[in-house]
Amino acid sequence: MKSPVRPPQPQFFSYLWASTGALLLVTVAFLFYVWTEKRIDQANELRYASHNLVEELRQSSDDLSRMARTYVATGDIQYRKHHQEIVAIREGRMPRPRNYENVYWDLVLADDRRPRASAAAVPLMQLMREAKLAPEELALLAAAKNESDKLVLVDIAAMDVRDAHDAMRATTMLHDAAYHRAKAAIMRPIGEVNDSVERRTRLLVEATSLDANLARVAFMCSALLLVVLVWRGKRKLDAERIAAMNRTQRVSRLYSALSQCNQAIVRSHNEAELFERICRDVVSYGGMQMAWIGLIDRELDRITVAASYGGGVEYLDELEVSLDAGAPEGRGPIGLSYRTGQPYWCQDYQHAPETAYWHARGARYGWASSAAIPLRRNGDIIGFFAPYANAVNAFDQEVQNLLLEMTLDIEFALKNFDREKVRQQADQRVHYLAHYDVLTGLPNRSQLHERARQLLEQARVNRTPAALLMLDLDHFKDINDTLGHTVGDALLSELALRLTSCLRDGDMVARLGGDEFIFVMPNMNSGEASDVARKLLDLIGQSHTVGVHDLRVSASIGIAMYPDDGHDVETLLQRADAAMFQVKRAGRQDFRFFTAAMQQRAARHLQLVNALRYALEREQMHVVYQPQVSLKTGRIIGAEALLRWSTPELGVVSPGEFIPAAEESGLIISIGDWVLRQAVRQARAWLDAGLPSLVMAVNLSAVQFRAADLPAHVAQVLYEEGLPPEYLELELTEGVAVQDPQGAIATMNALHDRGIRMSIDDFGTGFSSLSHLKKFKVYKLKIDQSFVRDISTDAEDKAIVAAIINMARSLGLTTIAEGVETVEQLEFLREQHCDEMQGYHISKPLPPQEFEALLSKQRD
Ligand SMILES: Nc1nc2c(ncn2[C@@H]2O[C@@H]3COP(=O)(O)O[C@H]4[C@@H](O)[C@H](n5cnc6c(=O)[nH]c(N)nc65)O[C@@H]4COP(=O)(O)O[C@H]3[C@H]2O)c(=O)[nH]1
Repeated sequence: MKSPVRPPQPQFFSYLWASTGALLLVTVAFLFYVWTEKRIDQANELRYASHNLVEELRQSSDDLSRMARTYVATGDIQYRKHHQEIVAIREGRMPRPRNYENVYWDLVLADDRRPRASAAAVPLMQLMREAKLAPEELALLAAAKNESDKLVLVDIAAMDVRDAHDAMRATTMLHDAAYHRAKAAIMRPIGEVNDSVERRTRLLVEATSLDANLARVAFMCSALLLVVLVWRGKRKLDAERIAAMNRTQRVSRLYSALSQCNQAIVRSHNEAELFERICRDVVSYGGMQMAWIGLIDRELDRITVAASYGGGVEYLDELEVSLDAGAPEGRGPIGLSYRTGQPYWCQDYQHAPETAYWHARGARYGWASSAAIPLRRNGDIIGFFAPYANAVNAFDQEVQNLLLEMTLDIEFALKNFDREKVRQQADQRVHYLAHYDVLTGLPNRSQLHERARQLLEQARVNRTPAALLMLDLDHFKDINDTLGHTVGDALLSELALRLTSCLRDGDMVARLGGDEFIFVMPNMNSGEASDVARKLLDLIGQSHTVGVHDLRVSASIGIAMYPDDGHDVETLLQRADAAMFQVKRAGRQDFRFFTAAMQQRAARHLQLVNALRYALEREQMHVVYQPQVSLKTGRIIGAEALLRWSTPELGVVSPGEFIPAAEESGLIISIGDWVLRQAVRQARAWLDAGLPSLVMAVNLSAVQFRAADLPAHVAQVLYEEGLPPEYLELELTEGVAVQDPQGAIATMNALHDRGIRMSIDDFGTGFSSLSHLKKFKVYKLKIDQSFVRDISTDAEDKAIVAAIINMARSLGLTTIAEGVETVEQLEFLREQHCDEMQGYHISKPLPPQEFEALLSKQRD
């Protein structure tokens, strides 16, 4: 969009064409003048030639008379010859001497030679006809010639008379009145012709002189015009050259502004910096008086100044510019540009109606032109670039092009900033993800190492102790498995908040993934570390409301001290881990400091786990079977499958040692599965062998029990091995129900529905509540051997065992006592009406063949 611009001045080329035209005129006038002059010359020449010819007629006539008279007077023959020659020449019978008009017939040389060279022989009358004489003149001359010819005859007659010696008569003939009349008759037409030629020549010369004067005037005028045009053309050329020079300078200035703009883009780190630079460059290099960049405030529908530069920036103080077409401040160049989406060039700021609202204000700063160029981001107008100049029509095509190009560059830069911003955000995100745990916002493992290293370095320099606590939630996996990961994650976030509240300035807590948190506490001794651990356990032990769930969790904490337990993060972590492992082992929900013994245990644990990974594939495991006997009948009614493991390196490892390692490492899933299949297969084999039927009891760890597909899997194994479910009993520990009683009940129901029996192993050592026990679909309680061991001596154990048997009976459950080694124990159990027993008193766990032999005996 544009406001009007003044029309352009005539160009140098117009003058060049006009000058060429004038030169043409000068040439034509000059040629015309030359032509007129030539015509005058020709007329004069014609008059001269006519005069000569007429004169020749007169002269020859005179000469003939003179020759005839001289001959008559002297009798000299020479004159008669001259007379003949004159006639011969005039009639074209003899060559005409050159310059015949000047010939005097008396200048004949003594030797009778002619003094002049002769030319062609042409009759005088022919010459006269060729001399372009007028017809009436020719007629007069012909008449004169005729008269002269008649007189020639008289001359000849007189000369003949003289030859007849009558000189007197001859003289009279040449001098009488008739002769004179004849002479006069010749001269009259000649005179008339002369007059006619004179008159005609004069008239022609006069007419041509007029033309010549006209030509002269035309020549002078056109020459003057040419001079004027050349002068003005030269002035224009100079002006244009200066203008071109100025333009070149201006354009190069503008381009240097553009180049500055590009440099600004390269150098600027953000929008604000770029806008400032652009405004400064367009003023410093682009010939503008002032420039500003305004951004659209969408909420207020107004333009706010983002950057400005130049003389008169005070103009912008409290400047009102809006985009509202209904308000006067919204109908200015910016408003117009916004609505059309086009740049608006206001070439006469002080008189343009669209700037009326700001005229008074702008006049104070001398604005004569202004522009509003939209700035776009992703195609949307986000603001305006507004340069001001103190000359009208400041925005010619070149300036417009430049400003538009600058604007495009700014938009390009904005796009780059956006890209850079996205990249930086991505970098920050990557950095964040690399150093922080997304779920809790706590530092992650890598950040922990970095920060912990710094804290330990501080401790080293300050010679102060520091504590590293490793906290692991107990049975957190159960929450994930039963309530889902969303609840688990929410609980972790909540816990992270609570844990952070325990920290002093300078302490740090990190999440290592899963449910493990690490605390690094500089300047802390072991006493303070115990306090912190207690506090943490308290905090965690409080109930946590997550959605509809009211959750209670506990944690195990291992503590390693700097510098006593280690000097570097890795060592301290390892040792805190070992301490925590011991807490887990000892029943969880507690804290412990690292000790050297723990380290050994931890190392042993690691060794076991590593070896366990290859135990099955290296066929290092086998299953033994311990008989279970009915106290009533004394017959073997069942067998407990017990796993055995030995390796060349470790020798025989007790299940009490490797089973917990397998559970903690998750290897129990595959190992337990293998045991189940072995036991089921063995039971089927014994059935097939026709041995007395028995129930095969298989230990199932809590980890196995929590597997979602357990019931289906067990049923599948039974089906594949062909053993009816009533021949299998799964020994569950009380622990299976601690975390999620409802889930445990559901699993037990599913197993029960498939006809699979369940017993509770080690009853009395765990935390099963009787209310739960009622709901469990178990049919047997196994009294833990720790109670059985001392029943013959320890009254308390006796009471406990009796109570368990009674309680089981009241619940309709069968009881079995394990670890029965002596007759006394057996007797006491029988007294208490315990149903079954298992122990060394009957048999140690036996390999299949030996068990088979024992069973065979029973058959006998
Ligand atoms: N002192 C003494 N001990 C007796 C007597 N009678 C039996 N025992 C031992 O008592 C343990 C009974 O198994 P448990 O309570 O289920 O306790 C088992 C069981 O919890 C676990 N275990 C063994 N095999 C497996 C298995 O295949 N899967 C799972 N999950 N756990 C198993 O390891 C524990 C230890 O197993 P074992 O060392 O085989 O130890 C067995 C057995 O050898 C006795 O009269 N005196």
